[in-house]
This record gives sequence, structure tokens and C-alpha cells, in this order.
Amino acid sequence: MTVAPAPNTLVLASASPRRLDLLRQIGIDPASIDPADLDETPLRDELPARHAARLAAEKAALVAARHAGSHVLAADTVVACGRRILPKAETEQQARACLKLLSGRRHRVFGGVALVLPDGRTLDRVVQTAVTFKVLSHEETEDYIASNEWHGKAGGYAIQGRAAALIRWIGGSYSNVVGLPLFEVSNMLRGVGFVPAAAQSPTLS
Ligand SMILES: Cc1cn([C@H]2C[C@H](O)[C@@H](COP(=O)(O)OP(=O)(O)OP(=O)(O)O)O2)c(=O)[nH]c1=O
Repeated sequence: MTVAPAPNTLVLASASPRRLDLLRQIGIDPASIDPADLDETPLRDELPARHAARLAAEKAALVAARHAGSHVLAADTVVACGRRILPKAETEQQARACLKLLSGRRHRVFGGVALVLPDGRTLDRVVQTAVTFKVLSHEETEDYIASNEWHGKAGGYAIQGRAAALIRWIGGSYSNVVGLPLFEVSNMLRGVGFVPAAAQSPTLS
């Protein structure tokens, strides 16, 4: 016998501990976490916003197929300099190249969000944040590289960490840069009547 999921069951389709922390920050604790493993290589000529939207939708669809009847939330964070999509830095070389590109310039962070509803429909959003780095000296760049916090981060930096000391200005959602645009996610969930478990009225017996 299969047990039907509660109507307010939320599955977070993410391996990112930051996304979980961000959701919890607004009082939403997912019932389960089920990361989506997929190829995140941009398509040829794919624009950054489109890339973020596509990956969020693909992650959500993949995981929703394993959780019929639940809300499934997925996101993707893309750092872009103009039309150029920066990689998730895996090596010092990549991180250094990203910082060189970001130094003294304004770039954009696109946060794609996809929410699959229990009836199978999908809602999506792309949230954009502008970020300006100061001009980085050689020493600042190398200190940051030595910190290792760039590892696995889109664009090779983490605004929630030491990179905060290198960022002169930000326009738009801060949480979007960290990994999940909380205002927009909260509105999406509220709009479809999702009530966080803790906020539900106790059932009368
Ligand atoms: C720009 C920036 C990115 N990041 C992170 C957020 C994301 O985890 C990561 C971008 O990679 P994503 O592919 O968006 O996410 P992920 O692979 O970490 O997790 P999953 O796909 O399972 O949800 O970069 C920061 O933590 N801080 C920042 O300032």
C-alpha cells in the first residue's frame, strides 16, 4: 500500500546546504531532500537567464518524478559577465580566472527557481541580482584563493563568506546570490497555498 503524501509536503531538490539553510531561515523545513544529478553544461549560445531557468526546471522535473503528489523545489545559480556564463569553480585556476574577470566590474547573478506542484504543474521564476566587485589587487586575489571558499561556487566566490569584503555594491536580492531568492520563493509557495508545517493549525481530534 502506498501512503499519499501530505498536501504540504515539500521536497528540496538540492545538494546545497546553503539552499536548505536559506529555506529554514524563512521557516520552511522541507520534508525531504533529494538532489538532482544532471549535466550542468550550458547549451551552445545559451543565455545566462535561460540557462538558470532550464537547469532549475530540469532539476525539479527529475526529482518530481520520484515524489508524485509533493511540492518539489529546485534552483540554479548562474554568475554571468555579459553573455558569458562563469563556471562553478573546481580548481584554483578557474577561481583565479573568474576573479580576474569580476575585478572592478559589475556582473549579474541569475537565480532560476522551479516549483512542481502536487498536480504536476510547474511554476518558474528567474531572479536577477547585480553585483560589483572592487578592483582586486594581486594580494587580495591570492588571499581569497588560499581561503578555498570559492570551491563549487558559481563564479568562484561566496558573498556569504570572505568575498563580502571584496564586494562594493549589490542591487537586488542578496539571498539570490547565496543560492535561493527568498522573497520570490516565499511568494511562490504562498501563492499556491503551501503552508509550512510549523505554521499549520493543529488538527482537532
Ligand atoms: C555566487 C555565489 C554562489 N554560491 C553557490 C550557490 C550554489 O550552491 C552554487 C551554484 O551551483 P548550483 O548548480 O546552483 O547549485 P549546487 O550544485 O551547489 O546545488 P544543487 O544543484 O544540488 O541545488 O554556488 C554561493 O554559495 N555564494 C555565492 O555568492
